[in-house]
Amino acid sequence: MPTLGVNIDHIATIRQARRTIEPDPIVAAVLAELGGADGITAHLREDRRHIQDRDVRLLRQTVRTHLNLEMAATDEMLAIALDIKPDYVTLVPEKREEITTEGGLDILGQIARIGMIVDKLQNANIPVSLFIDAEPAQIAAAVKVQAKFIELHTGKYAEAKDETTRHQELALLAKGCEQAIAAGLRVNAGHGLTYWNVFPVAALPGMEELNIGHTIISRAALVGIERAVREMKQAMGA
Ligand SMILES: CC(=O)[C@@H](O)[C@H](O)COP(=O)(O)O
Ligand SMILES: NCC(=O)COP(=O)(O)O
Repeated sequence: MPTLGVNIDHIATIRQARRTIEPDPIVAAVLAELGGADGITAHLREDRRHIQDRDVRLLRQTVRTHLNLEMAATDEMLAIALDIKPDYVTLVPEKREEITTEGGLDILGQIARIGMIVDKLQNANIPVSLFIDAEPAQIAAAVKVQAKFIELHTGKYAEAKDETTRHQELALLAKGCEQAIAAGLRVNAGHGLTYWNVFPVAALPGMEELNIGHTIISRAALVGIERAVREMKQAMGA
């Protein structure tokens, strides 16, 4: 069974809705670890819509498992990662106007830049994972730039509208996983995974870590609401 990296971005999304101090993703990370998270994932987006620089700095000091920093392949992010030294970095594509990450990284389309960033991070002992679609050419490009890991983008699988498409997408993930492992890469996966669709991906041979966020934070909000209301009644003196 793969390990679970809990992505805490959307705790920060709730905080940023009011630009206040709660809920704090640092506290969420501690609680996630108490719940059994094997790692903590945070995506420092260029537009800082959820996770902030302060969060990443504090997570580096407080995370007891491992910290996976997701970031765009930019000079600004490279400098931050070299300074903070997460346990590993996942390079992801970013578009300012997107609601969430829409596809995998096009390594082939920017091989010199990705290669340079992988080299600089790995020379500083920070292993790099590349968030890509399960496409043979992108997997080969990940090998070429000597990344240690790939993270297979499970968005298309998660969003499949019918069982046939879901099976096709799962088969592509399985093939990609096999190709990558045969080429010496370590394989993670994530994006859009839920309590209902995670099992077949977790069962793929050789899968090392699943990075999961939105569905866990969504569930946490719902399973916590009764207690939160009870505590407010107590605070009111009821
Ligand atoms: C790359 C990735 O899949 C995660 O970063 C996830 O998308 C959470 O961040 P967003 O919801 O901001 O895309
Ligand atoms: N890289 C995927 C990730 O960190 C979590 O994605 P999601 O579960 O929030 O869609």
